[in-house]
Amino acid sequence: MLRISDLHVSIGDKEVLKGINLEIAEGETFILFGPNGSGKTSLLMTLMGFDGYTVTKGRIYFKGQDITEAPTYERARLGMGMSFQRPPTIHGLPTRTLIKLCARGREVNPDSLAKQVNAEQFLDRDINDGFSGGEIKRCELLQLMAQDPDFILFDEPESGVDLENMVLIGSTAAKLLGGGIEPRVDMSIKEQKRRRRRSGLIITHTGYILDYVTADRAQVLYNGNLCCEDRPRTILEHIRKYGYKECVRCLQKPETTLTELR
Ligand SMILES: Nc1ncnc2c1ncn2[C@@H]1O[C@H](COP(=O)(O)OP(=O)(O)OP(=O)(O)O)[C@@H](O)[C@H]1O
Repeated sequence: MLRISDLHVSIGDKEVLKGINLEIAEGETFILFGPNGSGKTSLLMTLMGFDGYTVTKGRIYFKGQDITEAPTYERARLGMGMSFQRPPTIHGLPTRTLIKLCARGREVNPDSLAKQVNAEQFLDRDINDGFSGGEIKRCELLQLMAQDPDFILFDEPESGVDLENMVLIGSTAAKLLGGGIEPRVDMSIKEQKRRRRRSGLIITHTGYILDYVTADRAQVLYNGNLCCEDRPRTILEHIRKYGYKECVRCLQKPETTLTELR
């Protein structure tokens, strides 16, 4: 679904991504960990084609198509969608209008979609205007539900969210990634993966989202480089125990998993 080859990205004079190689297959959910300022958000913003993120080398392919130079609306049209860490407030744009725009001509019922994420009260307010942290995240999910993308980028879906809202946000994210099918506990991981038709890339610091989505693989982004590939929970436990300092060792042996390093 997504293939990134030797991607180098700069913001102004600063190189923030230094040769990223990554493939995410159809139906696969990939988790991205990394310390503050390591380039995680920059990677997602570059994948969506936002201004200010200059690709100086490398290519991005989506569904087999080279999208490195494609504008953001073209990437969205091809099926990419993103939930932002800190989405902007847009005065004069009611949420209901944006939901219809996200649907790109498909018939959607904003009221019934909003009901699913307990966001009916925001439909007639300007987008994110005075919304709390949890309300912003619910509104982001609402836009994704209307857009119905094949590949979803989540930038810290749990940031600013209380535990009660986390259940709603986590299960909605899982449902979105599952193409509308909520994963059941009695389903094997293999069966859940087979049923999923959408792919995802999720940035998380806390790992709370792993209680809800079935994630397949994870890596750490450290100082603009990807390293430490392993199972998401293995990496999370390792970070909790040792912090990110051992990522430097992984970077020196990029093909090695954390399990093998220990
Ligand atoms: N507009 C900008 N101008 C200058 N530097 C920037 C800009 N945006 C990001 N950076 C820098 O790029 C680096 C990577 O930032 P990025 O937001 O991608 O990190 P991150 O891994 O997502 O961090 P966090 O976990 O704190 O969200 C940081 O050093 C940041 O200060």
